[in-house]
Amino acid sequence: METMAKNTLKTGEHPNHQPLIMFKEVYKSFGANNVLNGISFSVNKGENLIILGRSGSGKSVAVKCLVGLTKADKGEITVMGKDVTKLNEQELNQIRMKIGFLFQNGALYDSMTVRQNLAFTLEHNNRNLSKAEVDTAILEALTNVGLADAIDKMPSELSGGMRKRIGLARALIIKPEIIIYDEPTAGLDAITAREIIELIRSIKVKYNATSIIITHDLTCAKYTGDRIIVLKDGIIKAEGSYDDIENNTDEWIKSFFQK
Ligand SMILES: Nc1ncnc2c1ncn2[C@@H]1O[C@H](COP(=O)(O)OP(=O)(O)OP(=O)(O)O)[C@@H](O)[C@H]1O
Repeated sequence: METMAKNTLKTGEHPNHQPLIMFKEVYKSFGANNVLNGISFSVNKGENLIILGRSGSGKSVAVKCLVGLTKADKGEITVMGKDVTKLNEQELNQIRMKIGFLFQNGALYDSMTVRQNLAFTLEHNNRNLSKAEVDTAILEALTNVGLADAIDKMPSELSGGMRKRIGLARALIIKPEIIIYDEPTAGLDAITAREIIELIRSIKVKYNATSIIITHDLTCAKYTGDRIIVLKDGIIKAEGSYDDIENNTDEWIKSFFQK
């Protein structure tokens, strides 16, 4: 990892300041469980934002609010210029079609080959593509994750790292404007995790997408993030570059780095 350069762009230094995603004072509770207590943050176009936090800190709930799978109780969430808290299901689907998700386990359909998994995603993205265009898109996405030769394999034939890559190819095939990575390195050995980190970095350059990366893996945060927000008890406990967070003097944040 020593040879891998850190991403060092801070918000103010980013070449494009236009926020693509904006949370303004967002609250969400489940009964007495106040999960989000007024969080505000934005993600600029082309930026990789890390949401760092311990288990149960509300990272997934924040992302679910972003895509309208969970309704925020209060606050504003703007995605690509639209306040998603005010959209109906059809309008939300328009937004979701521009978002690629990498789920923790890859979330592939086990009864379909890799090719069929990717084709299925394209078909459900409402694109009127010819068979040749679908084939080209599948090959391009697989090539970009380094797995073009796995095209006719079944998910059961793939290792955990390969499943992640295919999951990523499936997220990329729709040419997403936003990519959401849910714990991209969880459950992987150090070498495979490093390969996924490299991939996230190369995708940032190739696709110029805006990404949110949910993680509690500090190495992943360090090498894939332009900026980090740290969630604790439903509030943003800290925000800044990896170095800013690492040098934060708050005891709780320090303990995060000492574990
Ligand atoms: N649909 C739901 N109904 C009730 N409680 C929920 C629901 N979804 C999430 N929660 C609660 O919200 C809190 C935050 O959950 P969330 O999944 O966002 O955590 P997380 O930070 O993503 O954790 P992890 O790293 O373990 O995935 C938890 O206490 C969880 O039990």
